[in-house]
Parts: sequence; C-alpha cells; structure tokens
Amino acid sequence: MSALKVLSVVSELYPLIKTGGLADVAGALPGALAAHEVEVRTVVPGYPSVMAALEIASTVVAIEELWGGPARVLAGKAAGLELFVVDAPHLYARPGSPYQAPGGADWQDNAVRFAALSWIAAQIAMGAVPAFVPDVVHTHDWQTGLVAAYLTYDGRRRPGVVTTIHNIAFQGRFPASLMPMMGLPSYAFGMEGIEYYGGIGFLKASLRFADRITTVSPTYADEILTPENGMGLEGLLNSRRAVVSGILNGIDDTVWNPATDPLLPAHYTVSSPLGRRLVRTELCRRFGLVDDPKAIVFGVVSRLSWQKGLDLVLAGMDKILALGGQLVLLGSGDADLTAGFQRAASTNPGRIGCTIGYDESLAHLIQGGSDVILVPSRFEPCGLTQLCALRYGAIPLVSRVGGLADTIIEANEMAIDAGTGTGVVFSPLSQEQFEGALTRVARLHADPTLWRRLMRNAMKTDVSWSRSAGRYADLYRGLVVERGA
Ligand SMILES: Nc1ncnc2c1ncn2[C@@H]1O[C@H](COP(=O)(O)OP(=O)(O)O[C@H]2O[C@H](CO)[C@@H](O)[C@H](O)[C@H]2O)[C@@H](O)[C@H]1O
Repeated sequence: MSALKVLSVVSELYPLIKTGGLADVAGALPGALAAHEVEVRTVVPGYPSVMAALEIASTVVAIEELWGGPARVLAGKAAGLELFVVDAPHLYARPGSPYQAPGGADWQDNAVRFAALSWIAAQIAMGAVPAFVPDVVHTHDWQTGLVAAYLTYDGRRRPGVVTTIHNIAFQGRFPASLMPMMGLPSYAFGMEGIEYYGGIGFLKASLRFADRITTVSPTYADEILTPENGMGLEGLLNSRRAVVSGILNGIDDTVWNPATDPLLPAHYTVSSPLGRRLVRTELCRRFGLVDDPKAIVFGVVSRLSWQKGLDLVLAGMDKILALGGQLVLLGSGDADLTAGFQRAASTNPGRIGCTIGYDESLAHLIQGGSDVILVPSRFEPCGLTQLCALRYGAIPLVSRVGGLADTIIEANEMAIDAGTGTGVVFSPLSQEQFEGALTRVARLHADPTLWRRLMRNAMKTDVSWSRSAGRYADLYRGLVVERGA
C-alpha cells in the first residue's frame, strides 16, 4: 500500500498556536494517521509563534501580491509536524490570537486573512508544490471553508475535499460587499455558490462544495441535521446527507498520559493509583483549597461561553457546597461568567478557587487532581476535556448531547460492576437535572470501593486516536477511489 498524501488546512495547530479543541485535533491527527500509511502536511498561517518554531525551511512558492502584500510558502517542520507555512506578514504577523486583537475584538480583515490561507492551500492542492501533490485535501471549520470553492471554480482537475465541522456555531459570515476581494468569479455569489443569507458564508461554501462532510461525533452528525442544532445550515446539510458522517475525536495519549506527564507533580496508572493523591494535594494547594480527602473536588477547564453551560455550575454552587464539594475552575471568555466565578471564589475561600486565563499546565493539574470534571454543555460537537478526564481518572459529569453522549456511559452500580459505566450523564439540560447528577455522583463517591472501580473503568477507556484515525484513512481512500473511477 503506497502512502496516501493528505493536505490538511487549518487556522490553529497544537502545540504551535491554540485557542481551542480544533488545534488539538489538527495537531494530533497527522501522527495518528501515519500508522495508517497516510502522510499529512498541514497548511497553517505564519503567525509569530509558528514562524518562531519553524525549523529549517525552504521557500516553495513566492507570490508578489497576496491581498495587500507579498507572501511566500515555507516548507518545513515544527514540533514534529510537516508544514506549509503561509508567511504573509501583512496578514498574520500580529500579536493576539489567530482571530482577535489583544483587546478581544475580531481582526477587521479576517475575511481576507482566511480567504488568503484558503487560496494558497488550493494552489498547493492543484500542484503548486510538485514535491507534494495531495490525493485529498482536508479542511477544518469556516476559516478554511473557501478551499473547496477555489478548487471547484478553478475548474482544473482537483483532489477530493473532506471538510470537518468542529463547531457549527462559528460560520464565517461576511458582508456581500467583500465579494470582489475574494478572488472568485462574480457568479459564485449565489445560492448554489458561496452566498449565505445575503452575505458570504465561508462554512456554507465548504458544505456546498466538499466531497465529504464530517463532524466530530456520530451524535452531533445527527443533531446538525435538525433545525434546533443546525444553526441555519440544516437545509444544506440535509441535501448533502449522503456524504455527512461523524468520526469521534481522540486525544494525543502521549501528551495526556498520567504515567509520564511532565506537567504533573506525581505520576500514576490504573494499577498504581497512589500518585493521584499527591496530585490532588498539589491542586488544592495551587487553588488555596482545604486539602480534605472526604470532599469531592469538582474541576472545570473550559472556554467560558454559553455553549459550555457553565451558568448551571454557577447557579448550582450552593448544591456543590451542600454536598461537601469544592470547585476549581480554569477558563476564559464571557465577562459575566468570569465575574460570577470570581465572586464565588472570593466569598468561599478554601472551597472554591478560580483562575481566569489560559494555562496548559494548570489544565493538566486539574485533570490529574480533580475527582469529577464538569462538562454540562448545551451542545458539544465532541468535547476533549471529558476524554482527558477519563484518561486521568477524573470522573466526567456531562450533559447527554453530541460527543458527550457518545463517549460517557452512565455509571449506576450495575454498569460499574459490569465494567462499562464511566461517568454521570444528565438530560435534558436543566438546573434540576444537573443538580440531580451532582447528587448521583456524590452518592457514588461516598462508596470508596465503588469509586475505585469507577475510576478504573474510566482510565481503561480507549480515548486514543487509533480507531478514529483508521476511519479517516478509510474515508480518504474511499474518496480517492471514487474520484479516480
Ligand atoms: N483556559 C484553558 N486553559 C488551558 N486549556 C484549556 C482552557 N480552556 C480550554 N482548554 C483546553 O482546550 C481544549 C478544548 O477542547 P474542547 O473539546 O472543549 O474544544 P472547543 O469547544 O474549543 O472546540 C470545538 O472543537 C473540538 C475539536 O473538534 C470539539 O471537541 C468541541 O466539541 C468543539 O466545541 C481542551 O484540550 C481543554 O483542556
């Protein structure tokens, strides 16, 4: 079997640049696919952190003028990933996040920045770099949604395109007035093209033109076909239903490994769990909590946004405290939630601790030291935190939506004994059901033997990429066969 060449195109990539789970997936999948004879190169913008990490690189494409300035594509390696970096300083050499200025406002020219990324990727897809002509192009989310449109309107023979929806809430909608700047023929602006509710729709374009549409769990693949969860794209998705599927995310089990994790103060495994107690003690110390072995330490690592349902946690704080619980939270985002959690922490010192910001090593400490990880999302395409929690023996308490429903199995006593139960799952999303789930988890925690078995079930769950990488490899190969025929 000769290696299949895949060009992945993405706006963030762990460990070089990350705002959320998209980066984790794009960073881990190439390594997992290598085991399936799939060779991945990733096209990524030349943000400052990417440029700084790039090892020996050579210029493989040079462009005098790319939407307002010169650009070049550098082929090189960083953090073990094979990359094509789009070095266009006028678009990407900025402080702040990939999408926002340091003050938190979206960059004014995001449409142009990600159209440029997509256009370059389309050129590489069509052979601009003879040393790597891909068999398949894999795009992710709205930022790279125009790749499929550029390839289609170009008209030349093109590789098949797979697009993955990581979150349908982010759609990349821009004013129609930008159309002349998109580098597409004017007739592309229509319902059968990239027009979306009177504007330009980047995600819409990818759903219209990609050969395969995937999302990150089977349940979310069903959910986005409905008006409740399709966020306006359900009609288009239903018309393309035959090519829509869900492939569960995994996590990088070398980065997330409690037996070796350099970000943990002690190590542990399923069969030798004692080190976990030391991690928990350090977690309590870091958050100023009383180190009480009987208390249940609830942990949250999350973007603070409406999607994640953390308002339920805030409203359920009295319940958590009444159950003898404590809470540690790490997150950033919404100002009201931030203020709410900060207030809760300052009125309950020793029992609630909160850190606002983004902190990779603290995220590992919370996973390694908490007893329970809370993920009460309103919708969740897959979710990675509950997968990390399983691996680290923190019991996930989740809402029954999307990938949370697909990855966590309700743990009553029978299910724990049978070796299947791994967490606590509630539905529908309401304060009452959430608090009912808190009571259930507290009941399980009160029985140390049961809890140990539950932790063992959680830690033995396969949350690696191995199965899902095989599914992507099959999808790519099927597409190559179809397009070659
Ligand atoms: N303050 C903080 N400090 C440190 N680390 C933090 C952090 N806040 C979050 N993280 C980490 O970032 C990642 C977020 O993963 P999620 O699955 O929750 O992704 P997100 O909702 O961003 O992405 C979308 O894409 C992913 C990938 O497909 C889907 O799993 C998900 O459902 C979908 O909403 C986790 O690894 C988490 O530990």
